[in-house]
Amino acid sequence: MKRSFEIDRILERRQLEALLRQVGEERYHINHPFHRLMVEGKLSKGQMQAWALNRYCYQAAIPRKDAIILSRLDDPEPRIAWRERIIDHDGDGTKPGGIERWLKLATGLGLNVDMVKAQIYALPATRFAVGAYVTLVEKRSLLEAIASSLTELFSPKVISERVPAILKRYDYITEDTLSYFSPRLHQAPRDAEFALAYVLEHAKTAEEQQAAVDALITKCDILWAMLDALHFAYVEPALCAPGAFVPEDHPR
Ligand SMILES: O=C(O)c1cc(C(=O)O)c2c(n1)C(=O)C(=O)c1cc(C(=O)O)[nH]c1-2
Repeated sequence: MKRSFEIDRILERRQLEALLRQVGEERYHINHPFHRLMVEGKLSKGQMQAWALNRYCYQAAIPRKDAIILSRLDDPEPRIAWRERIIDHDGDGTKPGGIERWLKLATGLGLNVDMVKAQIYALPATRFAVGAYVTLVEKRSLLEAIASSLTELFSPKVISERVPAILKRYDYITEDTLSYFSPRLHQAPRDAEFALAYVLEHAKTAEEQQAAVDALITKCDILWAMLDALHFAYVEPALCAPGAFVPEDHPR
């Protein structure tokens, strides 16, 4: 059986870019049933809390994985570009960064900040998925590490769908609570453009191109697995792992 996204000859840059974008079309978490329920206004407050609490683990890992990439870049020029990502998430000591804004989202949904930060109330599968992302960036080639960030090519679309839908359909959530997302709409395209140019420049052989595409597929799988875990624990069959966060409105 021919696998999907198989590369059997060297692709031109525009063909490789088209293939990477096709991975997103087919595999990005915008297509996940949990995201669909969210934008249709069908999640309960407890399910929204579970999403924010679990996704905090991802947010908290992003600057750590970017620090790994930074440590693997030989030249100052890409390091200067890449370090912006860490500042975006950690802040610079004077302005809040993305992690703090995510905590504002979580507390705006009624969660206790220490409970969110502890990460121990996240689902095991969430923690394993996030760990897999950090491990990928650490252990695979630099090209694969950078290619795995290319889901950011697609995040403006999911954010642009999510934010207005939440504001319209969940009356207890305010624009201020969702302020995490506004800067992402310009940060993500800037970051994705840099990463895409890097991948198109450095993936020269068919093997390297395949490795880059596969890294993006793996990253889509990681994001997908995180929503699968939420769906299983909080939507259907609503089976929470022992020790995980149980919202007040959980059916069991
Ligand atoms: O809201 C989203 O659905 C979404 C998705 C992604 C992504 O596609 O990985 C990121 C983000 N948000 C995000 O806020 C973020 O900072 C981010 C960093 C990265 C990355 O892989 O380096 N992805 C994402």
